[in-house]
Amino acid sequence: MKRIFLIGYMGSGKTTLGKAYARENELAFIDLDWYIEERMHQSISDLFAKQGEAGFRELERKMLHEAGEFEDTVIACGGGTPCFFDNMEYMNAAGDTVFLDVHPDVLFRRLKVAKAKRPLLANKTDEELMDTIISTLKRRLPFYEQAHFRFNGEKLENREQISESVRRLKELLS
Ligand SMILES: Nc1ncnc2c1ncn2[C@@H]1O[C@H](COP(=O)(O)OP(=O)(O)O)[C@@H](O)[C@H]1O
Ligand SMILES: O=C(O)C1=C[C@@H](OP(=O)(O)O)[C@@H](O)[C@H](O)C1
Ligand SMILES: [Mg+2]
Repeated sequence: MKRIFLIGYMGSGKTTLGKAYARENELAFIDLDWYIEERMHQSISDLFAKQGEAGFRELERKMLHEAGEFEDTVIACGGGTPCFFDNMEYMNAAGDTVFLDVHPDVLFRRLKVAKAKRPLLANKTDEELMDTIISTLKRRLPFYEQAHFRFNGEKLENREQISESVRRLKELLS
């Protein structure tokens, strides 16, 4: 039985790598944000707007426990998932955990064009975005660093890089 949890900051590549890794290795794939959106029939942005971050985190915890029941599955978490409640301990006990480590400059470049659907970043100027990345990453690192494995997620910009990252991740987990 295999269960792999991918964690890391927004834009670190959890969704991209998780989906590609699962496909290559004949595992099921669950993106926790997508799972929540389907279960609740609402977007992550709407859930944040209606329930506030605290409400979202409660829901996210519940959905993590649902998704964590599946076997032979890759689960791409949200960036905040490991940083609330005992979620990190839960994941470490339920499967392999991998921290996708990406430099803030790379996160900035990726998130600058992909911030709209992320309620914690959506309305920020470039300067605010960079400040947010640096300050929240610092707060979150102690959680991310509890993962069993650390993986450099900087090379995910095209199909070749994604395949190469899938291969490297397989090697790391074997
Ligand atoms: N098909 C793709 N082609 C090129 N770059 C991509 C592609 N998919 C994702 N990326 C890059 O990887 C980044 C990580 O995105 P994502 O997987 O959504 O991260 P996370 O789920 O950790 O927030 C994207 O912002 C983008 O820069
Ligand atoms: O870092 C965070 O707190 C969040 C990350 C998002 O997921 P991604 O990391 O896949 O963007 C999503 O769960 C929500 O917008 C909150
Ligand atoms: Mg994602």
